[in-house]
Amino acid sequence: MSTAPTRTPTAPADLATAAAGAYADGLRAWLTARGLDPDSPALVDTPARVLRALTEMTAGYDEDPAVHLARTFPVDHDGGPIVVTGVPFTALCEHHMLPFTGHADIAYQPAPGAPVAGLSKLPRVLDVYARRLQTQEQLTRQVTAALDAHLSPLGSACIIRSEHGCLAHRGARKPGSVMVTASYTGRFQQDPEARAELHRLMS
Ligand SMILES: Nc1nc2c(ncn2[C@@H]2O[C@H](COP(=O)(O)OP(=O)(O)OP(=O)(O)O)[C@@H](O)[C@H]2O)c(=O)[nH]1
Ligand SMILES: [Zn+2]
Repeated sequence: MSTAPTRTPTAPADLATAAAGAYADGLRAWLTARGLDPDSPALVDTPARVLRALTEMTAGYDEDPAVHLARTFPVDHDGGPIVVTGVPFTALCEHHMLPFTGHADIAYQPAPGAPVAGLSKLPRVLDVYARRLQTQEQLTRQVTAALDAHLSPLGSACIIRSEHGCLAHRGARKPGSVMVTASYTGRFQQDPEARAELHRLMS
């Protein structure tokens, strides 16, 4: 799978303008149908606020992971796995547009002597994809696909644990349930011992 395409940037200013129009009208209509007064002092700014929040939480569509992973450094290393654990994120599920929140463990194994990415770039790549409408499976896979596409490592891995608002607070209403997804490529996919070593490093 290739990395998901980054869409043509939609300037936040354009969305802010739209917030004064049809999209906000839709939210006002929903508030009215719910029996609320959209012109009350408490709610009059709410439609625009909701749209600003959604725009902010989907800003990853305007970002390209290649930009972050283009910056590499010559580092004296022996070619072992490079791991960052417990990286927090929040995404919106594409089914309900409710947040799912959790942590990712991200790893890649550069070829011996190959340039490496800066530490901060792994969380940045996670956020490029987390700040979109997502499923957890897709988010997990997009992180490893981006590392593979832009760093050409011997293997990459991403393990995500998160709680989904749509499962916790509505519908089945199961707060505390944790979804776990994993994506392995290269040697971490092919070699059980390499994967076991990775899990030891992550624990
Ligand atoms: N596999 C997967 N499912 C997700 C994710 N986020 C939300 N979902 C699920 O998406 C499904 C949507 O199911 P639908 O039956 O179309 O929607 P719904 O009637 O709101 O479903 P309930 O949540 O069961 O009330 C639900 O089962 C959610 O739990 C995700 O990241 N991955
Ligand atoms: Zn959902």
